[in-house]
Formats: sequence, structure tokens, C-alpha cells
Amino acid sequence: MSQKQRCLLIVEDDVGLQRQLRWSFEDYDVVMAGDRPTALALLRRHEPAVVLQDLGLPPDATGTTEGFATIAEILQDAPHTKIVVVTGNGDRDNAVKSIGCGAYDFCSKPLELEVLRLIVDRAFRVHELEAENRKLRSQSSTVLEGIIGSSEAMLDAYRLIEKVSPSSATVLLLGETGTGKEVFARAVHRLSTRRDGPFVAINCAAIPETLLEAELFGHEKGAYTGAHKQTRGKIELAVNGTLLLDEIGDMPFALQAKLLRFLEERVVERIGGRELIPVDVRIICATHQDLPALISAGRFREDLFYRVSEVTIRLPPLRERAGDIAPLARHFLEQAASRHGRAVHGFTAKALKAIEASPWRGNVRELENAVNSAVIMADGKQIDLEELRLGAAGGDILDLRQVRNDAEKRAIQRALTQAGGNLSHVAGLLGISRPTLYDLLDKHGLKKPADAD
Ligand SMILES: Nc1ncnc2c1ncn2[C@@H]1O[C@H](COP(=O)(O)OP(=O)(O)OP(=O)(O)O)[C@@H](O)[C@H]1O
Repeated sequence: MSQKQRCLLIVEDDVGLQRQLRWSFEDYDVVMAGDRPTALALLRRHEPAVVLQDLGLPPDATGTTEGFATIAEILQDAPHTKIVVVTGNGDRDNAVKSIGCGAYDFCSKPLELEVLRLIVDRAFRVHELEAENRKLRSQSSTVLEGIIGSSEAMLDAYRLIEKVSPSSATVLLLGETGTGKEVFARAVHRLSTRRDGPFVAINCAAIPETLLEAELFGHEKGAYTGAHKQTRGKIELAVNGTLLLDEIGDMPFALQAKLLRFLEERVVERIGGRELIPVDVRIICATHQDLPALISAGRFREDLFYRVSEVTIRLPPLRERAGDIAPLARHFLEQAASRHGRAVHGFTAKALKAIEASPWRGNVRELENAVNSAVIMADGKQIDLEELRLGAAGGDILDLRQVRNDAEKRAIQRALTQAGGNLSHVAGLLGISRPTLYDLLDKHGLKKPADAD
């Protein structure tokens, strides 16, 4: 963590509490303010990653107006700051309102310093991950623009595509429907030396078997009934660029042999043609299917599998990168609001909670569609739970055990993301012991973080 990232601004007017907090966070670089003007001056000078702020500040020390005004000004000046709000005893309404205003988390008085410590540590970790994500994006200029996600899984995927893109290796993108395989395929193209060439995509599942060969390899005039003129196939159209073979698992078995030949010899022969045309094309394949299972079932050629999977990138389903759900939802909200010219600025706390808890079986695409329609339907400035129609979008699951199981797994994944892999913190966040956490990680087949403390 850099020096700037270790800075914690505490905004608290009670001198006794100031002393206690300074002592509790002595391993951070603490700067202390007792009111809004001082807080803003220190914010500009030190650019703290995290602000721990009391809601009752002078001149309204018994109310909350000054506290909310401070949150608003901090976020206006430094929108990436994580604000942890300290609220009065049992004051849930103001806690929820703070989150709605953009605060990161809250803690109620009387302060349990251990809990507060966990929340603040986690805020620093999230801030650090987001900063790393922003850095990766700016390094790759506009290439990763529009790709949202700072979960470990996404950062791994960014690192991998940055490494493989400049080579000409064939990339296999695996992931459920809507996880962003095409988005990543385009990013690989933009990061490669072929970026000025064409990016061509073909969905092998969407084209009837009889037409797929001609679509891919092209045909000569008169090659078959209806072939009125010579037509180049998608492979030729992608020359000097990149060809995405989407849903490669659905490619007809007979055609797989021809594709393999092309991959080995890098020449195409149009249907009805006699000429072998050399082509320079980078191939990316994508599928939601389990290719080894298709191989066992005799539906996919093993030799083709090895040929297309020189580098494999797995995009995890959205339910396994819970920390990405809220940023994605906000991103789609901003996009949809500007596209439809609607003054919708955010989600109510209830709506956001439901979004994070939803299973999103259609992954990012389903989330995008749900937010898009909610923006159109929204009556107020914030999207409320009813406008999201999550039941309809997510498909109700009535099997209680599955619901519990899914919720348990999602909570653990969220805690893993938030605690940055520190297992003591993960256990603390979940309110369980470390041995129980180990059992649960095994039960759900979750990887233990490499940097386990
Ligand atoms: N990380 C992301 N950030 C922003 N938008 C994303 C991200 N991932 C996916 N999307 C959006 O979600 C939608 C689905 O993505 P995409 O088409 O790439 O998924 P896919 O895995 O190729 O789906 P399918 O298997 O159904 O073809 C697109 O509108 C895409 O822009």
C-alpha cells in the first residue's frame, strides 16, 4: 500500500473519542478534523483513501445536516474516497441514508473498536483494488474502457489478456452466457498489433449447419444452387485482424476437421474453389460448454481442442465475483440514464442490496437488461426495488436448500473480495471461526487465497 493509500482522515468533534480512535488506528497515518472546513482542507492536502466520519458535527452536533453535507462535499471533491460513517445508537435510518448518499459503510455508537477496525481495513483494501483496476485501465489506455470489475478474478483476467494479446496465440475464452467473453475477445484484439485490422465475429450456434461452412470459408460462383456470385468467408474477411469463433462447442463435427486443417496450414479453400488462399488471421474461440465433456461424448475433436486452447481464460459467473455487481449496476445505470435522457442517479439501499443478492444466472447481460428497463421504468431519481422486477429477471428458485447454499457461497465470495484474501478478516466479516471458514471454502470448492495470513 502506498503512503497516500495508508492515510486515514478521522472527522470527529469529541476530543475523547478522537484520542481513542487515534490510538486504535496508530498503524495508519491518521489526520484528524473536528469540523467540515478542516476535514475538507485535510482531504485536499492528504488525499486520504478512507474517511471515518461522525454524522453529528458542529454546528449541528446533535443533528445530522452537517454530517451529510460533509459526506456530499468529500465525495464531490474526491469521489473514490471510502467514507465509513459513525451513526448514533440504533440510528438505522441515517445509516441507510448515508449509504444512499455514497458512503461506503457505517458503524453505530457505542463503537466496537474491533468491528470498526475490520470495516476500515476492508475499506482500504477495496480502495486499493479499485485503484489498481483504474491503473490497469489507464495503462491499457482505452482498451479496457467500459470493462467493469475489480474482483481478483477480473484482475487475473486483465493481466492474462495483457500478456497474451501481443502474441498471435489462439485464445480460448470460457464462461457462462453473458459473462463478457465477446467483450474480452475485443479487448484482446485492441491490445494486439492487429488493432487496426478488422475484428470479425461469427456465432457457430446461430448459423444452420448447412450454411456455416460457406459463412466461414466462402464460396465460388456456382458452387451450389443459389451461389450467384463469389463470396469471401468470415476467415478471409478477418485477414490481418482477429476472428472470434463464438460458441465453438456447437461447431458441427464434420466441419471441425476443416477448421483444424485451416488452423494448421493457415490457408482457406472456398467451397467450389480450387485455389488455396493464404490468410493471416488471429483466432479467438469462446464457449459456455464443457469441451472435455464434449470430447468424451464424441462431439468435439480432441486435436482441435488442443489447437484452440493455446491460452485459456476463464471468466467466472457474476455470482462468483459479488464485489463487481454493484459497480457494474452503477455503470449500466449511468449508461442507460444518458442513453434514455433520464435523470436517474442511483439505487435505493434496498434495491442495491437485492441486486447484490440476486443470482444473475444470465450474468452481466441479465444485470444490464434489468438495470436498463429499471431506468426506463423509474419514477424518481433513485431506482427502487419494485422497479427492478428481480423476481422476473432472476427466476425464482423455490428449493430452500439451494437458496441457502447459494446465499452462503455468495456471502463468502463477497467477504473474500472485500477482505482481500485475508482469512482472519474474512472469518471476522462472516462472524465465523477460521476452521469453519476452511470447511466452508472446501464445501463450496472455493480457492483459499494464496496470501493466506
Ligand atoms: N466486465 C464487463 N463490464 C462491462 N460490461 C460488460 C462486462 N462483461 C460483459 N458486459 C456486457 O454484458 C453483455 C454480455 O457480454 P458478452 O456478449 O461479452 O457476453 P458473452 O459471454 O460473450 O455472452 P454469450 O456467451 O451469450 O455470447 C454485453 O452487453 C457486454 O457489453
